[in-house]
Amino acid sequence: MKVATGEEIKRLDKLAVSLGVKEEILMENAGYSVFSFLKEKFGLTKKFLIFAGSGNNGGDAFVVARLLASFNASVTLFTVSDLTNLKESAKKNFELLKNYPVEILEFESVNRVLLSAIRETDVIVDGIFGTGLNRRIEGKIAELIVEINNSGKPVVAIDIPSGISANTGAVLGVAIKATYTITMGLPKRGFFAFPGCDYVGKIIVSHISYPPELTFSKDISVEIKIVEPYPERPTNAHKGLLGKALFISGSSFYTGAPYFNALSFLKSGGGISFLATTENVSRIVSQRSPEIVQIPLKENMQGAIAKENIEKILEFSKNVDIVAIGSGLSVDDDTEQLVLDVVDKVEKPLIIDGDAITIIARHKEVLKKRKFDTVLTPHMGEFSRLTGVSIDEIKKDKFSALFMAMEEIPHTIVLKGEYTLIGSKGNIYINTSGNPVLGTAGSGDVLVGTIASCIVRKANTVEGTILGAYIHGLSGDLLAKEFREGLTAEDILQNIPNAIRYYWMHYKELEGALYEGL
Ligand SMILES: NC(=O)C1=CN([C@@H]2O[C@H](COP(=O)(O)OP(=O)(O)OC[C@H]3O[C@@H](n4cnc5c(N)ncnc54)[C@H](O)[C@@H]3O)[C@@H](O)[C@H]2O)[C@@H](O)CC1
Ligand SMILES: [K+]
Repeated sequence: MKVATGEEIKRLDKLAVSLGVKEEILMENAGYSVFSFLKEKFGLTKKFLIFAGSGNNGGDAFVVARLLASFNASVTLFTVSDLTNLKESAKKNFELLKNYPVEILEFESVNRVLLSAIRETDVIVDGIFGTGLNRRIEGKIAELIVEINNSGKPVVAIDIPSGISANTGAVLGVAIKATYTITMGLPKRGFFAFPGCDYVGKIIVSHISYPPELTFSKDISVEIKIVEPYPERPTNAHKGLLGKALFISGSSFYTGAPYFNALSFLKSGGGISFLATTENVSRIVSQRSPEIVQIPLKENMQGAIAKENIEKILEFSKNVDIVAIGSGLSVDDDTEQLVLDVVDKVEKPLIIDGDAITIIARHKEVLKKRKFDTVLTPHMGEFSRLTGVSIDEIKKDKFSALFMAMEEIPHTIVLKGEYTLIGSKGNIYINTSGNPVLGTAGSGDVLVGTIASCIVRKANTVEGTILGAYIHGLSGDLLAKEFREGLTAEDILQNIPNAIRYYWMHYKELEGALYEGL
């Protein structure tokens, strides 16, 4: 499903109108979708308290009020801010509403009338601001929002929780903490970025009868994409057929990363995992997992892979289907040489992670020159090094930061975090699996191996990356159903086969499932 900015959705609304789907129809559909949700979720015997602003978000709210009242439901509606400049459709709906049994009040301040209305209601509907929010919310409207948030009542937001930026997820002053958001046309980018993602609650999408060419608009370059699983194992499956990967990772301080890299490749469907690491690390990893084929290498004074191994590694890379470098590696001079040579000379799909990103960030010309499929998997800090943009700036609008990075770096970039973003060829794919369980040491190392196997088994770098990121997050989601704390990268790794089984059974429903949760 495509994910839009406020401007894109306004453009789609206009296009729909130009195709004859008048604004009034769109508004009726928007209101109707919220009404149907309220009816189904809460029933029409409940008390509804609706807040309507002076824009078209308020217009939607008038429709909701009318439809509820037409069933004799108990409805109180507060108009928020001055309605003298209502736009045409909103104005018509406001006038129409006056013929229905709805208590219409003006919001003046957080006074006794308001507090008692909030206390007595069962459900609150937020139609204060939508995509038209263009500045910080202050004064009495800010106070109103705080009061709604403190009420403990379920809040259904129309289109966007008021106060959340549709594009970035920023809170403009203060914002409604919604239990549900019924969003119009398409979901908005801000729902998938922090802190907006904590305000939307469950997302329900209404296409408000857009013609499909708008819903699936090619001009919108951000989307949630659930890809097909890789093909089943062939009957004559043997390890060579299922893909060979070479992991160049680990140093004396990081013995977990190479283990997680190499074993997660096997756990997620890869055939043979080769691990190029120092002799010491190799000994430790082989005791933990004899399934991994070791390529023990000479170690330098810093406990990293010594540079005299470079030729051997490059030579070995010719035998595999994919190479990954960087997890728990090091950033010393030998490692720098190793990373530069691998990025420059390995003619296979390459995943660049961890320290290798830190190194290559200082030598972007090598990265730009690279002609073979490449996936970088930075966390926020590494992404900041890679782009030269501060973490604070990236957090303000991670979508724009990733679009900018893609202009400079012509490869697939996986920006890890809550809702990992996968940028490739000017498009961004939002990964919707995952939860805070995944924020644990070694989790990123498991991601590298999982992406590697999915790339090889799907024979497609971008789709493999999308699939690998989803499976990794799903492993954490399935664990989070049973456990709240205490999960480690080992747990995520061991649960990957379960995540794969789940994905294979349910992937067709997953895009829709996002909107009701797993
Ligand atoms: N345009 C269309 O065709 C459709 C729009 N729809 C609804 O319309 C919404 C967008 O409507 P609008 O563009 O009218 O915008 P909004 O309804 O979001 O509100 C804009 C109004 O709020 C004021 N405002 C903005 N920020 C403020 C702040 N911080 N403090 C106080 N006042 C502030 C603006 O001056 C303007 O009067 C969507 O979110 C959606 O709910 C739907 O009805 C579907 C069709
Ligand atoms: K709203």
